[in-house]
Amino acid sequence: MTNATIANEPSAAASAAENPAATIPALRLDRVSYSYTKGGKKVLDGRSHDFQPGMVPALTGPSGAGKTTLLSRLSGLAVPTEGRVLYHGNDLAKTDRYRYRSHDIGVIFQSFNLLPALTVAENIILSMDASGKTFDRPKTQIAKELIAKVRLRPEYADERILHLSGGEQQRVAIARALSYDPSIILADEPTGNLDLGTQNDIMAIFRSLAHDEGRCVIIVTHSPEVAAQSDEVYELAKLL
Ligand SMILES: Nc1ncnc2c1ncn2[C@@H]1O[C@H](COP(=O)(O)OP(=O)(O)OP(=O)(O)O)[C@@H](O)[C@H]1O
Repeated sequence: MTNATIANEPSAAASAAENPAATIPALRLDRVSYSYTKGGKKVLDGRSHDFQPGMVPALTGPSGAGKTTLLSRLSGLAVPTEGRVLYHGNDLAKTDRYRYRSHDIGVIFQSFNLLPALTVAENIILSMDASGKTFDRPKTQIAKELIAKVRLRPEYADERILHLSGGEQQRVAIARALSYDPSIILADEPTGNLDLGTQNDIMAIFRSLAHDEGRCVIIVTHSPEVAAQSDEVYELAKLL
């Protein structure tokens, strides 16, 4: 089975020529295979790929191709049955994956996974607390800055999640994922439940996080429109 990788034109800011750090992949797949049961059918078969900082790669492919399976290996939730996932050159199987997950990557889901009875600021601050990281500014101040970064008005800080629209909740989910300043964002169908205009707004935020701040923002998507707005399409074909 072939790996079909189609690179769109990356932005000038993201190009390796202008950004020397782009030569060191944020995440590298090194011949990654995965089977859910010992000796069972492989869902991933010998995948190798580099995900660069400053880029928005889209992970695409038909249902059952293994996109979510690959995302959980990239997130350090589980390790490959063969091969390695390297974070800035370090094998995740040999590193403290709890620390990696609580400091270095932020995860965003289609269903947002926010706590509905809490306010926007409380959801963001809870995530900062859970990370165990120390911060150089008051957490309430950082939460305000993140709310502005995802293009919500300041008064949203004290609004309960259950009063927000889907698009607003996804902005909060992005702010929460950014709360401990990870260098990698993993998003599983982040625009799946949103209308086209909101989808474009969310993609603009992702591009800014990558192109202006140097993060690697990996998006799983079924949407050709979303894939077209990414910097690179990494396509998984379903294994027979
Ligand atoms: N926990 C599990 N145990 C056994 N098989 C699993 C498990 N999770 C997924 N699979 C199988 O692995 C294959 C890939 O599933 P995965 O969810 O990664 O695909 P996907 O590309 O994300 O699909 P979709 O686009 O429908 O979400 C499927 O055949 C699925 O049935």
